[in-house]
Amino acid sequence: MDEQGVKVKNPWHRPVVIFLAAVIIVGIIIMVAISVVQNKPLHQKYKYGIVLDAGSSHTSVFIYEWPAEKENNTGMVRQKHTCNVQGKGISSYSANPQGAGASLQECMEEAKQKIPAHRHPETPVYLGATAGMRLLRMENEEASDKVLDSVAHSLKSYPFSYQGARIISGQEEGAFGWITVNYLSKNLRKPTGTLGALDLGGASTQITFVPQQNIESYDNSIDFRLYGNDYHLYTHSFLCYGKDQALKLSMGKKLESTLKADETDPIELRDPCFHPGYNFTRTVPNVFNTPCMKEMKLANETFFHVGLGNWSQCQQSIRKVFNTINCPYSRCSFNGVFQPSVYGDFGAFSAFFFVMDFLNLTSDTLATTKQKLAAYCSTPWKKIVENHPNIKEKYLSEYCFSATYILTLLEDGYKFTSNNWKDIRFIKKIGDSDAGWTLGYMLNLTNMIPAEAPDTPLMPYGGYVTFMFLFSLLILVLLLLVYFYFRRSTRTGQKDII
Ligand SMILES: Nc1ccn([C@@H]2O[C@H](COP(=O)(O)OP(=O)(O)O)[C@@H](O)[C@H]2O)c(=O)n1
Ligand SMILES: [Ca+2]
Repeated sequence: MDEQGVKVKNPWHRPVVIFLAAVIIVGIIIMVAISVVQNKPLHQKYKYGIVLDAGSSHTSVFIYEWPAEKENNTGMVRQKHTCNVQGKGISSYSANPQGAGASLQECMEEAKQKIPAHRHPETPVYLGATAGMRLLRMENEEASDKVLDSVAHSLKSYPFSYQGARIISGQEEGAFGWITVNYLSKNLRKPTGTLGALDLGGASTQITFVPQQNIESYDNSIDFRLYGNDYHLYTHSFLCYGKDQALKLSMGKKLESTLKADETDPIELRDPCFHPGYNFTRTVPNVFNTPCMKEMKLANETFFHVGLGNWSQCQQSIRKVFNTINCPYSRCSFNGVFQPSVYGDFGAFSAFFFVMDFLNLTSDTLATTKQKLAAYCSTPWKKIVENHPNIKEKYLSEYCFSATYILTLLEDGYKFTSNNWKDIRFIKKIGDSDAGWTLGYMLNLTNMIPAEAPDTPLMPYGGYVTFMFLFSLLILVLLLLVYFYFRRSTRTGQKDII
């Protein structure tokens, strides 16, 4: 047989290979394209929720938004808008309840503008009132009911889904503040490392954290199961220990001792918590018009409120509003309230932030904070006014007291020390959203934090697409390598034969 005549059949004949390669490439492109389109979130749809924070000093309206299909994922809800209601808090309308509802008008109209009209009917609106209304309820329950009826009536007149207007408890206020800061800092999907919450209002203050010790009092303990993790929280709300009520308590005590010691007329209240040169005439009932104190007999007396500007004396006077004598537990903060040792990092927000931020005291050691504050308090009132011409004198005059109160509350009350002072972060916002109880309240009422962890995709969407693309590329490269390998060996085979 003639060997020259043998025809070797080449399985990798060129047109066939080109055709196959083209089919594979087109196949891969189609696969990637389909996976991209299939998994791409459809046009993002947002849902909305409105919470009104009816605080003792003022009311704020918070609008939240979140992508509709991701509502059970942590960190998806963000604050879209806030509106500050003009005027004082709703509890100040006790003599004119209609005014409370009417005061919400402007901000609720703004909410109508901010939220797309087709979403209005499904947008829940909640109003939670805090310590100002708790105090009004103690003083005059009928008046507090009328104020709540008035705001409820007003909120029902908007096209949203009205879900209620109520006075929330101190425990709720503390616990929802804790949920907010931990939701926003995305701590809730991790088993450890939560952030404690410190909230200072005008009429109450809250402390909430995961303690290391046993919680000895039932009232201070709250359990949550969130995203598959169990949390055992310590929380306490001190009614009358917000900064505005604490100022009244402290001035009330000073007035009492002044009146006992000195019956002269007019009375002069020499106050170390106000700047030297500060001198205002006040009335006694204006200090005692709160259920936080027993009224004094000299109801119509006026007095001169005179500043001394002495920080350490101011701190001494503030210590008198904390009762540290009786503690029926193994340890207490004050007023016989159980408190385990503070543990972990804390977010301190609301007036904790406003006051410390105004005085530039958010990032110093405890010793430096005290030094700076002492210098600030002893600055003459005239100079303080000159330095801050645009701030209302009432607010400006109270920063020395407020900051001294904050230090005393944190150190003597809650037992923070110079060692763990750095663990307190004075914060206003986390990301776009304000720290406060409102977000946690809404997440809870809309069931947006599931007890068990929701199923999550193996990898995030971007990672998935990249993976599909790189994996397809790898297959392509391998196919090409195989092709070239076979082509070479076929050629070599042909040569050998030749
Ligand atoms: N920019 C601001 C806003 C509020 N604040 C104070 O922060 C406190 C807020 O308390 P709040 O109205 O929420 O009262 P609570 O009902 O929480 O006790 C008040 O004492 C306000 O005067 C401030 O110091 N600076
Ligand atoms: Ca508040």
